[in-house]
Amino acid sequence: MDQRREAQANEINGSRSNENDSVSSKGPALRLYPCVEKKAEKYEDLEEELEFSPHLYSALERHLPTSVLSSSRDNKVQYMTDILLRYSPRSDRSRLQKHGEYRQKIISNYQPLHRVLYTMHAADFFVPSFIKAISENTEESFRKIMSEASPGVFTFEMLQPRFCEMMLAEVQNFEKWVRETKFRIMRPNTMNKFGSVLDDFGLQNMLQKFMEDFIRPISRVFFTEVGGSTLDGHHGFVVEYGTDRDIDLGFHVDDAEVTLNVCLGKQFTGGELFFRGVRCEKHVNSDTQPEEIFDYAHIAGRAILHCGRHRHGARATTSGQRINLLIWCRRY
Ligand SMILES: O=C(O)CCC(=O)C(=O)O
Ligand SMILES: [Fe+2]
Repeated sequence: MDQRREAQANEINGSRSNENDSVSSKGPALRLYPCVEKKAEKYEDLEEELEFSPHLYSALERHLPTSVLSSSRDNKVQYMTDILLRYSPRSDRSRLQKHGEYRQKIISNYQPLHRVLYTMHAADFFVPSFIKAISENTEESFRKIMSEASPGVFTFEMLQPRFCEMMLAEVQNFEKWVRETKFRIMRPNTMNKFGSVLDDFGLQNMLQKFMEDFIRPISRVFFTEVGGSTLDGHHGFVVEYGTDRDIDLGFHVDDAEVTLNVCLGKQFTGGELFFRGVRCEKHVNSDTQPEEIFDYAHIAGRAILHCGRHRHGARATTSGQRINLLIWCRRY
């Protein structure tokens, strides 16, 4: 279900680092540059993991900007996949089939650490105040536990500390398996080099229920303009920041109607989110008004919920390690 849309975070101004970069200072992210003659790299050995034919990568390579062309093969793959995904039709069947096979390969080999995470146990996952609000299911009950810190950005206590601990351990266990088996995994989206897609190692059904029963009811009330009541798919992943991981996240919009972001821990400094208002696709680069500026410091267990088109990014995590659970909620 969630694979009909690609995992793309759309960078604004082609910038990864600064919300203040002006449009004129950067070229569009997808611009292709003709390049100096260089023997094309081979990609056949990666066929199993590539989203598209290895020949397509070899053929496209000579159009890469020089800076990308001289970078690692992994980096070139990531860059070209990003471009190809943007131009390929959403219903690209072979890609879907390949992704299904990729997922199946992981699921049939990876041994989960905490099986309890793989089915929804609301009372163990969520704090009581959140469960109460969801069961009452009214705007009033939601407003009681949620703070609308800036228009369209809601924060609230959501996850039990024990759930956060178990999810962190599960992710760590999965990553250990990836290292030991040298399995090449796909990262959560085009802007992250670290992090894992939870749906890819068995958490898809639990997270779909999470979305349907615990995010959609809130979205029905607060995100009507993006079809909050009819959300029907998701992309669930964790992002990982620290000095030896991704450091920050550039200014972007999510490929989602509604985004849930919950910090799982651990100890860290920095990593604040910055929000800069909602824009339609055409005006995504337009200036920010002072009242649209909102910064948010993550707290473990606390959720932040916003429209996917709400422009945002994350500042550098300056020490420690920050791991966040993201559920990009979608309407197909
Ligand atoms: O690092 C964060 O908390 C933000 C992550 C984010 O915006 C995303 O993955 O889309
Ligand atoms: Fe985002």
